[in-house]
Amino acid sequence: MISVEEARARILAALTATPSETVPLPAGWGRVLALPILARLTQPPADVSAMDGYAVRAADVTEGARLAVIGTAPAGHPFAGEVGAGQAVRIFTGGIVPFGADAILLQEDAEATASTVLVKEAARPGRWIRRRGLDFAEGEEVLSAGRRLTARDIGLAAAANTPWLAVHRAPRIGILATGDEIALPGDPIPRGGIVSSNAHALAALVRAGGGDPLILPIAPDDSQAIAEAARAARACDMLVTTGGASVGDHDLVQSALGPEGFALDFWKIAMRPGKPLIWGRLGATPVLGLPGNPVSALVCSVLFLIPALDRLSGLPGAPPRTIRALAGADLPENDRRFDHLRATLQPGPEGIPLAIPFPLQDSSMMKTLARAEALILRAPGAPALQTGAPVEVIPLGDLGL
Ligand SMILES: Nc1nc2c(c(=O)[nH]1)N[C@H]1C(S)=C(S)[C@@H](COP(=O)(O)OP(=O)(O)OC[C@H]3O[C@@H](n4cnc5c(N)ncnc54)[C@H](O)[C@@H]3O)O[C@H]1N2
Ligand code: MOO
Repeated sequence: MISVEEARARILAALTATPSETVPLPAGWGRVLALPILARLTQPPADVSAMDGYAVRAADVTEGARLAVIGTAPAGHPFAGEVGAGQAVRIFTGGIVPFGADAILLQEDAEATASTVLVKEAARPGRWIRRRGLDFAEGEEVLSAGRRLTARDIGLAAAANTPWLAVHRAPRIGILATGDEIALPGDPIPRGGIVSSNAHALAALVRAGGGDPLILPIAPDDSQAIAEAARAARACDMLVTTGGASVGDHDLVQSALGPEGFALDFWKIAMRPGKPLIWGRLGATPVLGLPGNPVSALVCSVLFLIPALDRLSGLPGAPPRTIRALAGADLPENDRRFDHLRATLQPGPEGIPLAIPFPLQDSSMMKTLARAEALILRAPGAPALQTGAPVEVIPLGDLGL
């Protein structure tokens, strides 16, 4: 058995980013930039007003002064002339500050007549003027390659006049559930069978991680069928299987893929739940063989599949973020497998959350997985802890799961 850290390192080391493709701006959300975005213009393009009011010479704007209004400068319609001594130009937010003016008099600080304006409050030079290039300058790198694009980044790219983005293709992930006993939701369930929850949970998780899931038909516990289904996934950036990872006579993933050219890197991690995880390669396609128990499959996905998706998407791939919490119950000494306890979070003392583990941690229990808000981390050999002791937890809400 290898450690969680080593397993993640080996998975990440075997993966490279998908090639880049060019997409229109709205399709770039959540993708990772393959090329930096350089501003194609300066923003703002000139000195502009930040307020509705009057473009003035600050020296003229003393309380009680009256200025002649000689024109208007709405946004998009610059005033062609120059503001001279004792003069003002009616201006609106975003309007270009006319030549000669060095401040904006707020309209709330002025009283207008048909052709003049009375100053009610003095102005300072530069007041309410957004300088040319305040936001960014032409040629400046506004977004770096390797960044996962947020809605705000899309806005910035648009402002920089970039209609297209070079982003890494969303990794295509084949999902293969195996087992004689499982049926897709809504299909007839064989005697003694169960519904396959893993494929759909994994597809949703792949989406949350920026990937493009492809749910393959369920393969029965039959080497031929598993091999055939896996062949269909060769065009994917990664194949994820669930079930058949353990040591039982019907746990066939490794033996079925062997004749197809499967090269195993490692099998079995010192962790709970999820010990019998398989990692290897089928030709060029990396294969992550998750255990069949639904909680094991999902916990392994948090620890390994999400970082793998990050790596395929163009990011380095990192362990899930952890936060400090306080044990919400006494915790026994841990054995040599890294444990991940499903827990709820409650507000605790001094803003530190209380992580309350579910009393039953069986790896088949979906309800507690769905209700869990965090996984309490228990390192191999961790000593017993009393309620209130500090613990590290992975908050699940962060991951969009
Ligand atoms: N003698 C041993 N038995 C087991 C060991 C072991 O070390 N020695 N490990 C246990 C652990 S830990 C795990 S985890 C499981 C993993 O088993 P497999 O990956 O081979 O999974 P299966 O046996 O196919 O199924 C396990 C369990 O999960 C259910 N399942 C399977 N697929 C799905 C699905 N798509 N959706 C929902 N549930 C699914 C399946 O019905 C089984 O109940 O092995 C232990 N055994
Ligand atoms: O590794 Mo298993 O996931 O404990 O049930």
